Amino acid sequence: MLEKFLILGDHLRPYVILNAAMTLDGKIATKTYDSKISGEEDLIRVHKLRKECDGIMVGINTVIIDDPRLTVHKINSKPSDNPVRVIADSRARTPLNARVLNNEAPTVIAVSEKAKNEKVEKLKKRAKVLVLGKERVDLVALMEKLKDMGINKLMLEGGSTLNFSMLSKGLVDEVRVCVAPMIVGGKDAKTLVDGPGFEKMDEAIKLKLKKYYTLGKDLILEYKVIY
Ligand SMILES: NC(=O)c1ccc[n+]([C@@H]2O[C@H](COP(=O)([O-])OP(=O)(O)OC[C@H]3O[C@@H](n4cnc5c(N)ncnc54)[C@H](O)[C@@H]3O)[C@@H](O)[C@H]2O)c1
Ligand SMILES: Nc1nc(=O)c(N)c(NC[C@H](O)[C@H](O)[C@H](O)COP(=O)(O)O)[nH]1
Repeated sequence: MLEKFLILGDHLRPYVILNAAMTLDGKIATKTYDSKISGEEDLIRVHKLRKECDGIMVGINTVIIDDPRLTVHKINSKPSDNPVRVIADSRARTPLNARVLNNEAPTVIAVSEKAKNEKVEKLKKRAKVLVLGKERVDLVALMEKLKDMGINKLMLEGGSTLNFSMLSKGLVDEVRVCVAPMIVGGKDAKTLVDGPGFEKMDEAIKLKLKKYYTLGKDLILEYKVIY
């Protein structure tokens, strides 16, 4: 942790890396929410990245649909390698039996003022709950809190809605995508970035390609975000 702190210096928020796996047509899940996209080699890359990060964040829909552990479990690791798990969960919908609430790693659940107090109290027994924002989680405030907690490098693992919010608020520094050689189509399938989107190409988030390589059948693309 100290080493990462020294490298990343004194930002007001963590350094954020958005990582995802998508099909060639940009889908991160099918219309029925199937999302087995990465090949085994890519999953190893993902777990190495998880190990390098102090925190890992997902949106509540990803928790409800995939029930991920968000720990380092595909490579050799010890409990202290697990990043702090962070869930953006405006209405405190995290199921009490969700795997992100197990005791393998600490968990932060960010809720908004819309969250029911009764559920918040239950979640507090299993996680650190932060109330930030009126309707939705205030992501800028959340980033500041995470930084204060010593999270200097944060991996953003989706889904599409949270990816858009984080990108459009200028909170993402890098985008790393695994492009799998598959096409699934479907206007209702989840894409890498959904949300309301921008109206004009001028408004698009601009990226600079830094690295590309293949891992098994997959193509890995690594970009820096230019703000
Ligand atoms: N292939 C991949 O790499 C990958 C990675 C992660 C998720 N997924 C897939 O993505 C799908 C879920 O994506 P999604 O877009 O439905 O949901 P999501 O996981 O992005 O969660 C969105 C929810 O987060 C909550 N939230 C709280 N504050 C927010 C804010 N400020 N901005 C945005 N959201 C906020 C809201 O309740 C919102 O509905 C699943 O099917 C999952 O399998 C795929
Ligand atoms: N890189 C990547 N490739 C995929 O093919 C895929 N489906 C995900 N999805 C991310 C999501 O957060 C998943 O739910 C967890 O990657 C799986 O759960 P674990 O945390 O490992 O238990 N991510």
